[in-house]
Amino acid sequence: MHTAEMVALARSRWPHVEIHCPPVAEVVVRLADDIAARLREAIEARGQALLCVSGGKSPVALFEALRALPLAWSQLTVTLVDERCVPPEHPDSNVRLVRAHLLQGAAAQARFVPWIDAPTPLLAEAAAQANALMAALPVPDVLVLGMGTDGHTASLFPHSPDLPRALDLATPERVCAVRLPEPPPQPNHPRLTMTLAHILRARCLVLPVQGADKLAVLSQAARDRNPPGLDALPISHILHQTTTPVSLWLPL
Ligand SMILES: O=C1O[C@H](COP(=O)(O)O)[C@@H](O)[C@H](O)[C@H]1O
Repeated sequence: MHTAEMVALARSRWPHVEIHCPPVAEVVVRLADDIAARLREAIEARGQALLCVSGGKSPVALFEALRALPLAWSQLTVTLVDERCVPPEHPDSNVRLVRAHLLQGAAAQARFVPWIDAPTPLLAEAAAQANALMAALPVPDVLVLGMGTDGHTASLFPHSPDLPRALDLATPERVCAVRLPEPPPQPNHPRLTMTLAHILRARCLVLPVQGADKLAVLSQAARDRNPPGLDALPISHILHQTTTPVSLWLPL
């Protein structure tokens, strides 16, 4: 599917979603500017802001563009949307990713709340710790999501035995332990994910999607029934809902 077709489908299926279609070469800069503007507004309104970020490969360029922008970094708290249950120095750790690519230069003044700091983390304990950490933070001002080619977002993986619990809007949990489905996605580590209930408390969700394989998955999500059931692609639970503003970035 071409991006223009996906944009038309997204506009008809998700009229409540704000859709941005910058040229591919400009998407990182435009998205970083947009996030920085939202964070500045939050700081102006409340004296502080909370930014929650996803892991994976896609956010690296975004982090590097964002960290170079003028922001009152010392008034910003940064935390995660999901994490792999590995020590913080592990190459697959999202803590490591954020420290290496976002919290550099002026951005190092931001307060960072990593979910895992133990050298040999245990999944249930790490989830309990992350829950307590998130309970002590305010509502996220900007929450940056990603999407995998299996339709997962955050670490809400299709067919995980923990998906029903993580999607339960009545759960008091902010973070949930996630065992991976079979066959396991890579990297093959159990995860921690922000629950859907807590993701939807954010003031704004930002979702960049790029690449033919991901567009095909997104078009499948657009065809999922509404409201989505437990068998829907996890990303459908973000895009079909109408209570939390979503900003979808589909570069042309
Ligand atoms: O495993 C993950 O994958 C998704 C997408 O990652 P990407 O490498 O395709 O950008 C990411 O959003 C999620 O946070 C992460 O755990």
